[in-house]
Amino acid sequence: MHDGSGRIAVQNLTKQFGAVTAVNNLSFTVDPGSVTGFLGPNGAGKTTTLRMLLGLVTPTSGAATINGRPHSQLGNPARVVGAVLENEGFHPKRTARNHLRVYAAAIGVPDQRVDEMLGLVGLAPAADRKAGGFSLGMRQRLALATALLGDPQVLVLDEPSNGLDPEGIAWLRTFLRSFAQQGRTVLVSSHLLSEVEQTIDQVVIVSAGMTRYYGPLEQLRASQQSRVLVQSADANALVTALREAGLNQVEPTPDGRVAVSGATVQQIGDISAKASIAVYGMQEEKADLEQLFFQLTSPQYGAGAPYQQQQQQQQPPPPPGWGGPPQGGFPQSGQQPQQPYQQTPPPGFQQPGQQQGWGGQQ
Ligand SMILES: Nc1ncnc2c1ncn2[C@@H]1O[C@H](COP(=O)(O)OP(=O)(O)OP(=O)(O)O)[C@@H](O)[C@H]1O
Repeated sequence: MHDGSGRIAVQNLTKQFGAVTAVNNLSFTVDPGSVTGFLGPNGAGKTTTLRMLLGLVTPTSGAATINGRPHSQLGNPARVVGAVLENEGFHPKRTARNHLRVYAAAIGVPDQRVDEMLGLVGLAPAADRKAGGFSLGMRQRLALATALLGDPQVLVLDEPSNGLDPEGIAWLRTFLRSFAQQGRTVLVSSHLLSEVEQTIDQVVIVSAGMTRYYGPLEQLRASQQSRVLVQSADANALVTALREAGLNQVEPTPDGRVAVSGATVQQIGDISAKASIAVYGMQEEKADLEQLFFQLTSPQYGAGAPYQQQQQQQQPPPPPGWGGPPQGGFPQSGQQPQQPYQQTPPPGFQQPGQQQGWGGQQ
């Protein structure tokens, strides 16, 4: 039997569909009591990974386990893991209640739980309507009710906010947090960090099938460095003065200002006053998390990406993960975000692969 831990473990997981490497040596763990966001752009390999975890796709190599076991060895899996996957198929002529009753019978759960779950996901008023007439959001709610029927210890959700209205998204957020607070495990995929940012504790960011960041969301947040943009009478003299004062992250910007990281407005003001350089304005700028996410994942689609398939690390960066802001730095105002990988990637990163093609078979 399984170990009952509620832990999800993905170890060196790889899936090849013909010439396409959908998932490339991916490793991470999700512990009970937390909500982990599984994030990456379209085609990053999220769904394939979740399908391997749920026993729906066979890995080419590596392992994905829940409670220390592959899905096929979980005994009564619906009692261990509930899943909401994309494009969930419901019999169009069957009502929501009947759909859940059929499923409840199959996993040995009393009918009473069907109505409880319909109420929980807000579908009680539509319980006797046919699923074929449901909106996307209603289908998501029905899929969640189905996943919860077996009172599982672990929830795996693939893009669950798709189609949900703002109220539904807020409800889902609260629900997932309280589910995790009961000591259960939640893994939720999304291609939008902003969509899950308020829900998750830990984040696994993937791009081109590989881990780009794995660790606490707080740490990713803390890694965002702010910078100060200084408008002065003499940018070159200011750069020299700041560097001489021991600041090493000082760069002139194309618009004639000086960008300074790792120093406060007050420190910069004091140094420029001491060097008798007039300062006309300072602006503090904070890189936002969404932009950082974009920078971490954009090489997947960067045509002619600046570096391609250099040596690949065999292990993913271990938590707590990543230790600094993107190498490409902050985008200049009015410019496109820079590719973060134009220079040597920070330690702990896996290299992104070349953009992968379409097609192939399972
Ligand atoms: N059955 C399959 N046969 C061939 N290629 C596949 C198959 N399933 C997935 N792929 C390919 O594997 C890669 C990863 O796809 P996957 O659906 O796992 O990504 P994703 O991160 O879930 O993307 P999205 O956010 O768009 O759902 C893509 O290049 C996709 O075309």
